[in-house]
Amino acid sequence: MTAAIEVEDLRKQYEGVQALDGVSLSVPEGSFFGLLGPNGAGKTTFINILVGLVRRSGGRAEVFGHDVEDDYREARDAIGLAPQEFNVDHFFPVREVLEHKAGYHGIPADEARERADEVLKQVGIYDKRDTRFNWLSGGMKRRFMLARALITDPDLLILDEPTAGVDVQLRHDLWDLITELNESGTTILLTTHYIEEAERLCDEVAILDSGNLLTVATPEELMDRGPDKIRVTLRNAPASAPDLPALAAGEREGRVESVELDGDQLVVTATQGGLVAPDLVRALDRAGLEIVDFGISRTSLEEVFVDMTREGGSDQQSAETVAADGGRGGTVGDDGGVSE
Ligand SMILES: Nc1ncnc2c1ncn2[C@@H]1O[C@H](COP(=O)(O)OP(=O)(O)OP(=O)(O)O)[C@@H](O)[C@H]1O
Repeated sequence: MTAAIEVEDLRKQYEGVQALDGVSLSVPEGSFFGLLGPNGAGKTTFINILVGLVRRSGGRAEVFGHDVEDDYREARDAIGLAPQEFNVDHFFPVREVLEHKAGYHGIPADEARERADEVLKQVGIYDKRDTRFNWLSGGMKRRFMLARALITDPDLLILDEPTAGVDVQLRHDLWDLITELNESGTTILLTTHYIEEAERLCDEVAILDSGNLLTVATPEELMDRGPDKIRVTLRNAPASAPDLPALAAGEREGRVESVELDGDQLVVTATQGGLVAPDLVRALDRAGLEIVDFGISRTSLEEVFVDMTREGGSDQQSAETVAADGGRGGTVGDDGGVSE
């Protein structure tokens, strides 16, 4: 099966900044794929290359088998993009903005009107169809961005921080809508700073840092890499952490990182804590210690993410470099962006 996105050794160099430094990855058709990374990691650059707003410096990038530059039209028509920035024409009613967008992608006028109404209903702002974008509330603007991305009924929906700054209720509405789209076959590429959002929604996530791909894995696999905490409350806890020989195997395998006593609570830090728990219960039983309460808290994806990206410091590339490129010479794309 052709991948929805296939990139190989993808590179982008802005003046003095290596925004993407040889990224290779494949996003399977139909998946819900998260692209995570700290500020400045290269996520938006990656997306902008796919939609033709930024010209790659090297490597290969294909969308459903179409090269994003050589077969720009085919690749671009397959993508619906909801960008981070509100780059919307402020002077027209939002339904007209959608009709223009549909027209740009070759959808005939009568069909465009129908489609515009449909997507406005889908995102829940049909009653605002004659309102200008500027007059929408922040949450409605986010909904509109999604409607605009959906106007062409895309096979690949790219969402660059779709829930930035929206309230909890709307965030949940957007999740439901995006999940439904994915279940009906649309491939989703999501960037988000809400790691918990990626943990909940994505089948797979890629972690980028300073233009480099650190890993691609399922959220489950990533969480397995971080240490879990097993907390056992003991009756008549000893004064110091007990010696538990039955845990020695876990310690030898490097699975158990530490065993500490905190008041009447024994805290065992271990990777894949669920596998260590039976040994721990046996060890406590042998030591004659009675368990009052027992719980395992898994590392969150957020903790693993912070740990993996802590050293990189993606924003090391200076703000001045960006400012220096403020002119962004090039041709204006249909999303109001610029190709370089
Ligand atoms: N037009 C440009 N000219 C020069 N440098 C740029 C330009 N656009 C982005 N950069 C730099 O490239 C790097 C990657 O930026 P990019 O916007 O792709 O990161 P990001 O992961 O999307 O960040 P964020 O999470 O903050 O949106 C950063 O160091 C950024 O300053």
